[in-house]
Order: sequence, then structure tokens, then C-alpha cells
Amino acid sequence: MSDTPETPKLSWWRRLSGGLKRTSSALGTAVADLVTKRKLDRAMLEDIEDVLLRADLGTEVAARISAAVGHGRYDKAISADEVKTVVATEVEKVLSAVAKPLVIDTTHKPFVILVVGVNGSGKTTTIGKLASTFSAEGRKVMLAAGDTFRAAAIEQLKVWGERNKVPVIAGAQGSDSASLAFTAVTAARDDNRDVLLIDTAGRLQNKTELMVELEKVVRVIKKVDATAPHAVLLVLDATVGQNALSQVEAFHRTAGVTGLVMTKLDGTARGGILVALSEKYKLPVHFIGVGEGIDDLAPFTARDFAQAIAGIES
Ligand SMILES: Nc1nc2c(ncn2[C@@H]2O[C@H](COP(=O)(O)OP(=O)(O)OP(=O)(O)O)[C@@H](O)[C@H]2O)c(=O)[nH]1
Repeated sequence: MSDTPETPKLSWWRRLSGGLKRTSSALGTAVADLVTKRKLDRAMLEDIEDVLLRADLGTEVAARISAAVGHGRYDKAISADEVKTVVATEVEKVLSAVAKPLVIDTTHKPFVILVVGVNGSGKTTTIGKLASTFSAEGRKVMLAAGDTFRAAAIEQLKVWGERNKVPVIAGAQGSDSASLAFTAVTAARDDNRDVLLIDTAGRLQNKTELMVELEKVVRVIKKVDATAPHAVLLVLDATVGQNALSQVEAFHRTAGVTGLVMTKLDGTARGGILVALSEKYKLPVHFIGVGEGIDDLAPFTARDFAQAIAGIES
């Protein structure tokens, strides 16, 4: 037995492919059942398309994959591995178009990043991880506890601030989040910070109120710097599946989302939805979260994700 520690890359891949196992196993088993002892025909392709839809890949991508599987293979035997390879190839094509790093434009000081998403999606944790990443790059970071609705969210952000040794601008629970954002952008500018990460509420009394508040936060930030926020990151929980589509719709309309972060890809994720929403909205995907720890945020790479979904060893 080897006691060589796993490389970060390997342990990260293991968690991603493990998290997407539910999707990849279901897909692998269903495809194997369909192709065994049969030659490819229209009915088989329709069945394959259904399997892909159940994996949350969306109608357009499912149709495209099934057409690619059929291409030149009618009346021939096909293996499950061949189908998986086509799935990985087609999914990678969709994701390659959106896999983009988050670029910090240093002409903005501070570069203001507003982090939005529903309650529990992983906003605060992602901010903590991003603060660590940016600090390691030598940037001066500041955090703002804009989720003034929940006392625990404020405390949680303070803990991440201490862990990263970066200042946190926070108010009392129930205080106005837009005015907190105003204070934070001003403080970050006065303190010559490179990056300001602003947390926001994921839940208020109702969805309309949440969106109204978010609009106000954006409006007020612009009073300090008309070009801000410079990035609006929507944090999506990979376990919610189809629900992610309506979240993208709502937050994009309200806050002008510039990029996505998908979290909880280490658990029992339903990551296929990232393919469907990449096809539909074409928003950049910057990072994925594969755990609760400070280092468990990785830049998004199309190939790894596509192979993990298809259940192909990287
Ligand atoms: N397994 C796993 N858990 C995560 C990941 N990201 C966040 N979490 C956990 O998900 C839970 C919710 O995360 P938060 O960061 O508090 O989510 P939030 O969006 O800020 O939630 P509110 O503050 O309630 O609006 C916490 O228990 C986190 O530790 C991830 O990538 N993987």
C-alpha cells in the first residue's frame, strides 16, 4: 500500500467525479442497458435522449448529443463507452465556451465584486475562499457583510475575515444593506484595497423584496463608483438541479450577473444543470466549489467537468 499523499489535483478530481457520480452512474447504467445486444436505430437514439434529459443536460444539448451518437452509426452495434465519449465531447464543447477565469481589472481600485444567490447556496463560504485566493495572489482584500438579514451570516463572514486576516465591514443585524455596501466601497477606496467582496442576503420576507433590495444595493454602490460593481457573481448550489435555471433568470434580470460559481460539487450533485444553463444563458463560469474548506475552490475547467459527467476517468 502506498502512503504517498494525493496531489491537490488528484484529490480535487476525486471529489468532483465523486460528486457527479450519481449523474454519471445513472447515465452509464441506462446507456449500457440501451445499447446491449441491439443495433442503433431511431428508437434507441430517442431513449438515449431521454436518459440525457434525466441527467438535466437540457433539450438542446440532449438532442445534439443523440444526433452526434447516431452520426454514421445506424444499423451498427455501439458500445456504452462510445456513447460516453460522445457525451463528454459534446458537453465539453458547450462548457468550453463559458469556462472563463475571473479577471480582476486592476484599473478599478477597489475592484468591487457583488456576490449573489439564494439562501444556503454557498455565498459566504465562496467569499471566504475567494478572499484566500486573492490574498495569495498578493491582492489587498476587504469583505462586506451585506447579508444584514441574518446575524449568523454576519458572524460567519467575520470568521472568514479573521481566517484570511482581511478586514470585514459589518453592521448590526437588520441594518440597511445598501448603506452598508456604500460604507464598504468608500472604506475600501480610502484604504486602497484591491478587491472588495460584498456578501448579500439570500432570503428576505419574500423573493420580490429580495430583488428590490438587491437592485438598491447595486444602485447605491454606483453612487460611490459609477463603474461598480465590476463583477456580479451568482453562486449556485449544484444539488438543486432544475431550480438553478429560475435562479439564473431572476438574479440576472435584477443584478446583471457577470459570472457563475457552482458549489457543492463534492456531495451528491446534479451538475448536468450547469450544461443546460451554459447552453441557454452563456454566462461565464469562473469557479466550482468541491468542499467546505478554504482551499476547496477551483477554477472551472470544461474538460474535467465533461469527463466527470460522462463518467470517464481523467
Ligand atoms: N460540501 C460543500 N459544502 C459547501 C460548499 N460551499 C458551501 N458549502 C456549505 O453550504 C452551507 C451554506 O453555505 P453558506 O456559505 O453559508 O451559504 P450562503 O449562500 O452564504 O447562505 P446564507 O448566508 O444563508 O444566505 C455551509 O454549510 C457551507 O459550509 C461546497 O463547495 N461543498
